[in-house]
Amino acid sequence: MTVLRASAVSFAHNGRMIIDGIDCSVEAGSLTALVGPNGAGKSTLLHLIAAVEVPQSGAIAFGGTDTRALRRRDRARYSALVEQQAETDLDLVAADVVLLGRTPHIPLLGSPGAHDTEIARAALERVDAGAFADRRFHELSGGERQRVLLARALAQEPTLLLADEPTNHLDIRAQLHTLSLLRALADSGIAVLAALHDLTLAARYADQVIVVAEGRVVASGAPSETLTAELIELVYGVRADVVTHPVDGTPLIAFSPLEGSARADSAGPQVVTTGP
Ligand SMILES: Nc1ncnc2c1ncn2[C@@H]1O[C@H](COP(=O)(O)OP(=O)(O)OP(=O)(O)O)[C@@H](O)[C@H]1O
Repeated sequence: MTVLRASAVSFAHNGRMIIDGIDCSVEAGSLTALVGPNGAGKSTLLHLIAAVEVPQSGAIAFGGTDTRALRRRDRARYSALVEQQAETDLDLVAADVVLLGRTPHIPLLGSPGAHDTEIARAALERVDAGAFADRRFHELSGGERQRVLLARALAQEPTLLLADEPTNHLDIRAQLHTLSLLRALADSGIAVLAALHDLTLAARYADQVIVVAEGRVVASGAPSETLTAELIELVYGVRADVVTHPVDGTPLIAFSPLEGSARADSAGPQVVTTGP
């Protein structure tokens, strides 16, 4: 089932085209990686889908219904966005930040019940952040806040989860944990669209990759079809060797140093000596 369909979506800011006629779709039960260089338009596309920004033309549909026909509350029940920049002005403990994710499910003027508290607690556990439940959100590290915000999105129980660089700030173990979690959410039926910079991790975890450059989709499809050396050079201006992962067959990408960089010019690895 198609959970999200964007058709000919365009968005300009101060007369400059940022999203230029994008068509894309995301299926239930799949993890889609949105990749592309800095400034390509990934965050803006996620903002348009989440209705943080409004496209000047084109249409965005959730489950076949144009989002303009949905009430704000219904949109919030359907999709959740985990932003790239973690807000720091929330003067709440982590557990209460996660509970905010229940807002679209609580009747207007109502307050969260035991069921909501239990969902929020389970969401914190799911991102491996149960230990921070009682800590003030603004006192957490960037990576800890990132996980709490993912838990808030999970507490929303969305059909479509949008995540803008969800592995930003995370150490490698936490990155793998987050991507495994996104994979598990997709396997449980949720449609996940995540902007990611690490192409090898995108290839390893995603079913589909959408490559964006200068506000347009330049390729989309399975990782092995999209993340080719030719496309990486075209889009990023970087040479890469793409080999097949020996275990799961996904593309494994080794980048060549940029020409003219100290590393590219050197005859081999530099020897670093420490101590006496
Ligand atoms: N509020 C804004 N005002 C002006 N320009 C903006 C605004 N938001 C985004 N842009 C511009 O739109 C373009 C796309 O930005 P966007 O943040 O969507 O890219 P991105 O692919 O997410 O980049 P990154 O990988 O660096 O996060 C950039 O050139 C950016 O400067």
